Amino acid sequence: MEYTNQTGALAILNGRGNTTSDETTLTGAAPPAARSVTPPQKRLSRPLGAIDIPHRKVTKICCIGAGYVGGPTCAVIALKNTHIIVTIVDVNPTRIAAWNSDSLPIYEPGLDAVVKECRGRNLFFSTDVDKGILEADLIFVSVNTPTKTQGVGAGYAADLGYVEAATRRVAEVATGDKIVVEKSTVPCRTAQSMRVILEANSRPGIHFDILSNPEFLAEGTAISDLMCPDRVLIGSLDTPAGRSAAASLADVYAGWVPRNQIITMNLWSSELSKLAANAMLAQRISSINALSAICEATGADIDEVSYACGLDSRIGPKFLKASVGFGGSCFQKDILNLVYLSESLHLPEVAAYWKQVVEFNEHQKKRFLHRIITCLFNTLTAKKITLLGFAFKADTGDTRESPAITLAKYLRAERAHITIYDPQVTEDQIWLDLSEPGVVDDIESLKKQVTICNNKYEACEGADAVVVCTEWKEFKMQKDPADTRGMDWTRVYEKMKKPAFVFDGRLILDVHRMEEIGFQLESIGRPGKGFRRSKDWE
Ligand SMILES: NC(=O)c1ccc[n+]([C@@H]2O[C@H](COP(=O)([O-])OP(=O)(O)OC[C@H]3O[C@@H](n4cnc5c(N)ncnc54)[C@H](O)[C@@H]3O)[C@@H](O)[C@H]2O)c1
Ligand SMILES: O=c1ccn([C@@H]2O[C@H](COP(=O)(O)OP(=O)(O)O[C@H]3O[C@H](CO)[C@@H](O)[C@H](O)[C@H]3O)[C@@H](O)[C@H]2O)c(=O)[nH]1
Repeated sequence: MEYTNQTGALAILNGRGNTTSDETTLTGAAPPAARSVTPPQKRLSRPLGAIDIPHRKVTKICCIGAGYVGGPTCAVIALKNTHIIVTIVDVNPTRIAAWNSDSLPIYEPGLDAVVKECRGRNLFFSTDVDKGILEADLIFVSVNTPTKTQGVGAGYAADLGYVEAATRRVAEVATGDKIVVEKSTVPCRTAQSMRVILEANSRPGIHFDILSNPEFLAEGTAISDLMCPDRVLIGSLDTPAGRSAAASLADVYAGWVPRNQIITMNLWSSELSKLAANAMLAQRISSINALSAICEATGADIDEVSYACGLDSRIGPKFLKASVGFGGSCFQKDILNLVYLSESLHLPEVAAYWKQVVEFNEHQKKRFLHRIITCLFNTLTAKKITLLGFAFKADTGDTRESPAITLAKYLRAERAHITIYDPQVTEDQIWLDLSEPGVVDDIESLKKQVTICNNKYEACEGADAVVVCTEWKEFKMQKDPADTRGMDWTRVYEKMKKPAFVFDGRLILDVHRMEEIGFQLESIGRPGKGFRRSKDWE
């Protein structure tokens, strides 16, 4: 069969999605990664972080795409490889201007220091995409791969238009051999499409090696994730040229990553591993969130259940924090991508399995809204509801797929007055997120219902309810009156309408301390006050 992506490029799969002759099977398993608990079953037959294969030394890198991945990743590469010139290029001049200024386009702890140290030394940001391509030995393609919004596969398939445009540019501009690295998260077998495009459009005699090198950094911890990755994954063809290109890239990472954490495998395994890792992480969150519903109905406490389960070394403690739902630009997009891939491969049961992870996430947000409505006497009309936090997680200004956006939209439909405070998200971004072309065009009517505040205490004044949407440290209860980083919830209580409701979508507030102040605290995964009274809880 042919699996058509929306750019028209074809990733050709045989009948059951098996590989064809030039693709080898996985030749082994990874060495123990930093977080792994189960030893690998097999060893890789390919050398790890290969150094014993003849290969070129990379001296100039170009990264196409100066976003959340391209920027931090290549800044760290420059920091750790002072002998390599790294140029990050982008078609967006505003973004490049910001990278070249004192106010970087993304908020990421530790990023400023890295950029300051390398910028102008061996790290450069430019809109001159062609020059970057022309001069580089190795090119990262780190452009966006959003979910398609129309046409075949709309709502599921990845829009590979940006990857294709960048690949075509490389083909047209390159005058010498290049290693082209897929850094973007892409459907399995995209490297094949890239190869066809490169070979069909390049000058005669030029050779391209294509590698898959998915990125696993999480926003908010990008710099520490890059500095100490669990693993660096490099996928290549199992040919002398492919292995040699992989060795060249491995050398770059070996500038700071131990060789035994740089793992190599076949291209398609590498591409799929990225989607698989995100799907499995998101699945854990949906699983714990599904259990949170049972907790709320039975009197169990989801944090205690997570703790008990996480102590089992086969399960582990990470990614078991119940919440109002996962957000971010990756989880939903990548799972839907996997769903589309499964359907394209005629695997409907597999598609349905993964789709449920996303569907439950939507349900979790609705459940939270229903709890707010029920507690607030079944009507939100004209009530002031304050959202604390708008970013999809703490320590980032990114709002992509933030649960706060969905909640704000639901609250608007209930005709509530919404006040929003977030320490990092800009006002413009919030208006952009809340206005939907074709649905909410009238920004003036939106502004009658929504207020954006730049002070967290003012945001809560006169509120009927405060909803914690993002787990920023500054929303946690202050340790003592001198603690200016936490929140003085007594001060908040005094200025709120009574009964004063707080809905904790991130499990950052202690029920006993909040009740001592006088709040009615309703947390995800914990029974509410109503339940506790009716079941003789205390
Ligand atoms: N954000 C994350 O935390 C994260 C982590 C791992 C992987 N990823 C994946 O990495 C990829 C990039 O994600 P991101 O969050 O950095 O996206 P982003 O939207 O922040 O950045 C992408 C950049 O690419 C630029 N671009 C697009 N087409 C271009 C072209 N033809 N030439 C030059 N520049 C071009 C855009 O202008 C944009 O600035 C995606 O596939 C994503 O799934 C993201
Ligand atoms: O126990 C948890 C952990 C996370 N979340 C939420 O899940 C979302 C995603 O969080 P996180 O995974 O930490 O951030 P991302 O930046 O989206 O990173 C994910 O997506 C990236 C893009 O593909 C990958 O590179 C990372 O490995 C993967 O963690 C956020 O809304 C979190 O609040 C929870 O609700 N509970």
